[in-house]
Amino acid sequence: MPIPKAELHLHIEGTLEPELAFTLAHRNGLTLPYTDVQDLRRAYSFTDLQSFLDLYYSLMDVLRTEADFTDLANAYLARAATQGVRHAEIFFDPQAHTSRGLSMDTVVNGLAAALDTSQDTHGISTTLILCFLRDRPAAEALDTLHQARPHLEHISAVGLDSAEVGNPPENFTEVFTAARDLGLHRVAHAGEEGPASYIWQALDLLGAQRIDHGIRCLDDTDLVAHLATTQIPLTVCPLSNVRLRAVPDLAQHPLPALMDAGLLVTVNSDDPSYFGGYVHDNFQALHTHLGLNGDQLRQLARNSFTASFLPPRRKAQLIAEVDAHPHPW
Ligand code: HPA
Ligand SMILES: [Zn+2]
Repeated sequence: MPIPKAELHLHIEGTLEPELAFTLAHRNGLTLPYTDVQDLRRAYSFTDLQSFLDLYYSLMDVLRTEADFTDLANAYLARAATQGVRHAEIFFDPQAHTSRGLSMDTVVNGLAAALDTSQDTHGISTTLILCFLRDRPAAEALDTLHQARPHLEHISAVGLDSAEVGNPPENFTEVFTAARDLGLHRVAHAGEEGPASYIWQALDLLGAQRIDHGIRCLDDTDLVAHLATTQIPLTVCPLSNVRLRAVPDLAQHPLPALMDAGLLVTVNSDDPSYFGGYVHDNFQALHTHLGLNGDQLRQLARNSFTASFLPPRRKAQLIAEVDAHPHPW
């Protein structure tokens, strides 16, 4: 079994495998514009974040009912268990569904049905992170937070995702303040394609407690020093960065530089169905292509629990399980 780990950067809609997309399309009486699974997989070739988002948003149209969201989450959790995942803080994009006429209840109740049984069925504790789409208006984000209020027992944090460049964190200051006032944690995608200044904004204006991606911090030495001092975690997604061409190839990925700078780095899968691997596949790729050794991979596994929103005692238990793991990773 792979080393125990937490997954902190995972979009549940990005776990929609082609096979399940066809199953759900059939169940809902829809016809996909692809002849079969292989034909759909051939479309998984991206030039940047937007080229991925176009397919990501269009394919999620097969998600129509509570049962569809339950099946999606159950499929992810079953797969994550085989990758050593013991705790998952799972992003979802409600506006991508409410804008198609689905209700917040359909989305959250469907996901929650799978999450509620996950500890017993898969040995994975779970929580949801509600992401606001940064390429839609801030007022819509506020309305989305309002719609989510009856569901806060399943939601521990808010996040910010979708097309980054031109949609800076500062636009979402009000909704992040409102989320903090509701007792929610805050995270934000920043510095994936966007500049280091967006990371500063996420920290200073949104009160982000983790930065999702964050690889562009290396353009700003003051920011690197700040992240090292504060130990604000980065949820880095190596296979995603290569597929979306944020970095040219794995061998040139900045993850070792981020670790060497003393940052609290974690490894995550982002949208594993689209990017060619689940979280342990990312660990394995770091060994194969960047030469990370067992000590480094074990540190990344420990970091994943340290960076989570779990209570301190649970973090300590899971870190002890990492240390007791009989294999290097
Ligand atoms: O990698 C991503 N970046 C931004 N938004 C996203 N939404 C799903 N995946 C991503
Ligand atoms: Zn992401």
